[in-house]
Amino acid sequence: MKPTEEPLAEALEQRVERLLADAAHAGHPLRQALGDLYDEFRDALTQIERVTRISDRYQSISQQEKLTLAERYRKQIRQLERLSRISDRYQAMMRDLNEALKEASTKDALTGIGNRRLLMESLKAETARADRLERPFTLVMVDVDRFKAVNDQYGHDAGDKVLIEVARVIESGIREYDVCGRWGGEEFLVIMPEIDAVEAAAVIERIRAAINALKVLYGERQIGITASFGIAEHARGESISDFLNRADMALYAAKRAGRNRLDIAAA
Ligand SMILES: Nc1nc2c(ncn2[C@@H]2O[C@H](COP(=O)(O)OP(=O)(O)OP(=O)(O)O)[C@@H](O)[C@H]2O)c(=O)[nH]1
Repeated sequence: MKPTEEPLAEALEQRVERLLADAAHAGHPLRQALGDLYDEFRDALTQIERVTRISDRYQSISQQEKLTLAERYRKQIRQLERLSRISDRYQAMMRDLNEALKEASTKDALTGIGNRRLLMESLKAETARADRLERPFTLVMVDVDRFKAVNDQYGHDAGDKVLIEVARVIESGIREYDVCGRWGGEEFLVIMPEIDAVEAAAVIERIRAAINALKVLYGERQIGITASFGIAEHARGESISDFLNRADMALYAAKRAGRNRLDIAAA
């Protein structure tokens, strides 16, 4: 209803109400008809109002829902983007951390080659593999000769430098699938899958010669060193400790025989 019509409609409504309330018109046939019409009009209006209220509410709710959904959608997208950025950063951090942990747990801090843990893991895997596939597998124990004298003569730092250089020479002398690591102190281990003791001895002899030729620079000094090697070929079903013992016995034999040499353990 337009605003200008409102007073007219109200006036008509009041007139009708007055006529219906006037006792003078009681029993008049038109009064009954006007009353019925007026009731009909009120009912219709009530119905219209109810429908309008429902549709208004529906419209406002659906509009709000649309708005809220759009907003919520954009919000979710923004949140997901943030989450995925955080997750990417977190994953990269975890990767770096895992890498660093793995490095720290398997690498020797001084020389950067494998540590005892890596060697033990590799020994376990390779002995099991050699047994299963009946393949040759050779282990070499390396010990720097008279290393105590290096420390005593040049100092502990010089000794460390010698160990780093020896590790580098061993590592660059072995094959791609061999594993070398620091077993402890001035002792190293080389794990050589797929070759027998005689083939391994050829590789080790080159490494022995390279260490023998090495001059480790320490300040103005040049430190010459040698190393001894004990070689053992894995016997079927042999335990790791027996295998290590045989390599150690061969190393001991090389030391006793005068150092700067290699010895192959009896089968
Ligand atoms: N600089 C340095 N010295 C170490 C390290 N670990 C062990 N050593 C030293 O290595 C020396 C080992 O000496 P020994 O076991 O007596 O043997 P060696 O003097 O090498 O003599 P042979 O093995 O009989 O030829 C000791 O003096 C240890 O202190 C290390 O990480 N750095």
